Amino acid sequence: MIVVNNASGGYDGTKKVNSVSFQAKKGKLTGIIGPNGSGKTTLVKMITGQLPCMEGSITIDGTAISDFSSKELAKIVAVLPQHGENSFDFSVQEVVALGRYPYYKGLLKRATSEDERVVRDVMNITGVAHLASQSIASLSGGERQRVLLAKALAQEPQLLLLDEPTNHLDLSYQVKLMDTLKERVQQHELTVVAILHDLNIASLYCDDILLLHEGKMMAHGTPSEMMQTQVLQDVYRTQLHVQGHPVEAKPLIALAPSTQQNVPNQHESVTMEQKGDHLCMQAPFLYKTLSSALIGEGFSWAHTFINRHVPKNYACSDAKQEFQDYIEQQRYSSDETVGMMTAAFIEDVGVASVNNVTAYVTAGVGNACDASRAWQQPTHAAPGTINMFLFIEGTLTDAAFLQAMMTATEAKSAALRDRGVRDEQAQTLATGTTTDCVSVAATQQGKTIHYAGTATALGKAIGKAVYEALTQSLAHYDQRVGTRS
Ligand SMILES: Nc1ncnc2c1ncn2[C@@H]1O[C@H](COP(=O)(O)OP(=O)(O)OP(=O)(O)O)[C@@H](O)[C@H]1O
Repeated sequence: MIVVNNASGGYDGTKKVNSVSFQAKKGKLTGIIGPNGSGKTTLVKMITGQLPCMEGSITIDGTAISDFSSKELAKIVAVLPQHGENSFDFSVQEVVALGRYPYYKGLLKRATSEDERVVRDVMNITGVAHLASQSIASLSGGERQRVLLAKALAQEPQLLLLDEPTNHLDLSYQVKLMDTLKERVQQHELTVVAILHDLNIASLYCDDILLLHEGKMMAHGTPSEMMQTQVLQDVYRTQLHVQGHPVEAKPLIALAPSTQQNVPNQHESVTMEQKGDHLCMQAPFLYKTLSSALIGEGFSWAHTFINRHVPKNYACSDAKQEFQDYIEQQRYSSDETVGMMTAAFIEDVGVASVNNVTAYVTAGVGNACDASRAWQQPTHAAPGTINMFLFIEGTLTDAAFLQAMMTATEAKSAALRDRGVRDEQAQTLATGTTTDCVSVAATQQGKTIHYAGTATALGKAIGKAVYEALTQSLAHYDQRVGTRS
């Protein structure tokens, strides 16, 4: 374990790192982040003993750095510097083998079979084995970085210090290198301290993160603690948008340009047109959208919203792919489209606008269902669908998006109740149908709206717009069924 205790250091008597204290533990990856010139490299140089501490102390397993001989230090500490060292015209294998030098014994200082095994292993895990006989001078920046990491690992150090290890690496090698490191850290009880500029890499791989600013330690904590903190935004003087990572329980950090480019024209509004078997609602620019739709599920940015009529007996082993193909055939871009299907007649669409909300709703209630009794019904005869598209002017928070969905759902249930739509199997009033779908799209321009519950202006508008649009659509449906029977 490294203990940095009130350590200060710098150059020519000027402190560039001021009273920094932290511990880097065995089996943990500690990240150092901070803006350019904040003292990260200086701190790492102090830990390797390249720069003395002007004040305070740095110890490795209880022994001060200054008390180690250079040979002892070379065995236990390995460094991957920011700017790859000049290795003349050695082959890759020779460079990696240099990492074993502190272990060579005897007057002739020859490599043993154990040294050769370690060199082979680390070349394999860093993916440079195939370059073994190539000259290091002929490698790309990324390949060279991996060779130098192999050399550092060949040293089998207790402490590995890395200065921007993912510099020069393409995405796949960034992940491979960090995965390799993480595995080594856990399996070999290695202590790793890495300077990282990429906050997402730091968030994904570090156990602890240290934030430096103008030589001082501003904060120290786990990725979740660090990425939520205002101090991070203040230090980088940049607005950060932090979300949950889609597949890892880690924060994901998104940057946004500080100057708005191509400010959309808010005066244009959403248009709706029937195009053959689908309704196309076209927004004038990309709207942030939360939806349960087959295409564009979850949060996405979309300007095209498709409500496609399909026959009642529509069946497809991969409906998503089939729908995506359909969207492409219609010459829409599937990654900016929200797409829902319905067996209901799209001509029966109900449309209602209330203040900053417009709702487009189609409804088929042939399979209306009481959600509280659905568990009693093992199967449902056929899908019946209420598709709701909501368009909102305003900047919605994620909570407001979710509340908008709740409010829309409650208004839908009320509209069904008031028209006496029943769950034929349960013999109770229906709350929806079995395959309903909803999308909430917002301009994300103008005032931030934090809530969309029924106590708020937005919630009230959503409730009324959905109720009216659905009631209209049900009336059209009743007329049509009445006309037909
Ligand atoms: N050899 C040196 N002599 C004098 N000053 C130096 C020396 N090396 C760095 N500095 C200064 O020390 C301060 C901290 O530099 P350092 O390299 O530690 O920052 P850093 O956080 O690693 O920056 P970056 O993210 O740009 O790599 C800077 O003001 C820098 O100009």
